[in-house]
Amino acid sequence: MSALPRLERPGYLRVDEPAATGSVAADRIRRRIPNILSIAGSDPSGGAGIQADLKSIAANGGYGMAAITALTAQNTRGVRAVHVPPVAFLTEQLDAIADDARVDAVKLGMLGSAEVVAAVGDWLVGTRPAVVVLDPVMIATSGDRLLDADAERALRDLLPLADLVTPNLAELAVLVGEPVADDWAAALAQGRALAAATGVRVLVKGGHLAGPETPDALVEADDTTVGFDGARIATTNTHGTGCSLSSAIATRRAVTGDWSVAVGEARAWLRESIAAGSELEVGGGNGPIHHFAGVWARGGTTTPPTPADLAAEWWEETAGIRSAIDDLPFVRRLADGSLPRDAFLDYLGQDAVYLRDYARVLAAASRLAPDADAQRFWAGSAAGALAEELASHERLLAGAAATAHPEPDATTTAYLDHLLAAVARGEYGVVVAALLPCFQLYVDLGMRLAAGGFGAAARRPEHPYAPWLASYADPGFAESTRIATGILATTAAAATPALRERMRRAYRVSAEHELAFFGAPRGGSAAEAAAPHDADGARNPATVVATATA
Ligand SMILES: Nc1ncnc2c1ncn2[C@@H]1O[C@H](COP(=O)(O)OP(=O)(O)OP(=O)(O)O)[C@@H](O)[C@H]1O
Ligand SMILES: Cc1ncc(COP(=O)(O)O)c(N)n1
Repeated sequence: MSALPRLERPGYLRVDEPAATGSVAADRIRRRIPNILSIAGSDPSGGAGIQADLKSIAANGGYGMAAITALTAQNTRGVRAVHVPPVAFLTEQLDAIADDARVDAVKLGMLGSAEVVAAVGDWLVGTRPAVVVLDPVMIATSGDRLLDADAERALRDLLPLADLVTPNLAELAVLVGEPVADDWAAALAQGRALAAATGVRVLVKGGHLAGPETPDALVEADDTTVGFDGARIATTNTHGTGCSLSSAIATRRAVTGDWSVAVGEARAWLRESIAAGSELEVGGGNGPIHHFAGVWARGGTTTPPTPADLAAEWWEETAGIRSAIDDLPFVRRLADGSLPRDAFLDYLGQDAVYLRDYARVLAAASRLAPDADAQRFWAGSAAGALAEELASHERLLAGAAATAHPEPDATTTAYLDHLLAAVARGEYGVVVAALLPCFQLYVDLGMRLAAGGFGAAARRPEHPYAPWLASYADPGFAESTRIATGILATTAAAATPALRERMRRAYRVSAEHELAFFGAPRGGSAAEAAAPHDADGARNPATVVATATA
């Protein structure tokens, strides 16, 4: 343990915001998440109704809200009972939502009774949501009726308040007053007739056609038609496909602003979810679709650590190394000004040699950077290392007997080889991780020296190494370190677990090299200034850590 007083973790290492780089995450934050309201019935088995709608809305990038029109007692095999609560309470639900939240799109599902249809119609007229998708639920896949005969008539009156209606073949037939179409051409003709008669666009759905194809078509009131083809997926998991598709379209329409793009995207998602439905083990009838199959496959189901967590965790892992650096005779004597001049100049000469290759590694980070902001930052840091820091070293060394560019000693060589090996492997994240301890440990030490954490001597202007001490407590260097830490943290958070582990190792090993670098024997006073090292003088960083922290 260090006997020296220690500052709290410095503020400049906190990563509360995404780094100032144009990341995918930042783009996502800027885009508005649409609020999608489902007005539909409840399916306690979770595959259809509002349960399906909320999953579908979430899977397609919306925030789901639901006002319940009716309760059903159903499972994958069929509907056992339907209960329609007092309609006044539905209106209470709808008003509660509209009084408080923006509604970007509405999806209408099972409405149950003529009174419910009328109440929903009144509410739509009063609130005028920007997007209304009406799935005219009348009969469940199982063949059970979900709407009484009066309500069918009332539903027809509701059509003009919708922007899109999505009937299946049986519902389309009811709406146009004809027999159910038995081929795609007849279905399309009915869809066109409905669109022309009501002025509402119609999605004609071929899910209930016989045969190997499941075509859908978006028919505008002016007869413009966009067709979507797709081979039938062999599955019995089709419970709730209509509910899920209509809420997905409402969501994608709110996101994209385009109906045919929305239908295309919703269908792509639906097909993936139908195909994965058999992964679920729910009931013995027509099972549900797997609403999150694609999301889970691409994003996983565990919550990865945040950038801020990672930055804090990795920094915390260097606590032992930092404490060992604080305890080094070199650092203590540097702080109190008693470090012999030749030891200081020797250190500075090695640091100058180090900086030249460090600048090459910074330039490599710029070359590998995935975005222009990061590219600029690393290039600027490379130029800064050469122009400012190296130049100041050379000024400090000028006039001294020491040479500005000595040969790198074993400790310096080991550290540089670690950095250059990261460049050779070519992984941006690993290069950045290897670079960071040099920023962070120097700023940390510089700030604590300047704050008097190692005694008052380091703060005095007459301190023999005052210019050097000042350069590491520089606010500009602290700011660069904050940005570099942000880049490290966001890169690590977005990395695969395996790459993140390689980054963590590179970071840790660089921190160990920092300790070895501070602890290396220096100048004529090597014996006094050196860190503890093993009998044969090897300065393997791990050995130094072990002995220095013992
Ligand atoms: N087996 C399948 N393979 C591929 N797509 C399908 C399949 N079954 C249905 N679909 C698609 O699912 C969507 C819903 O179509 P469908 O005609 O079944 O409507 P629906 O009857 O309202 O739905 P539900 O069966 O939930 O009542 C359409 O896009 C349709 O093409
Ligand atoms: C509450 C409710 N709403 C809609 C449907 C229709 O869905 P599907 O035709 O897929 O059974 C349903 N079964 N239950």
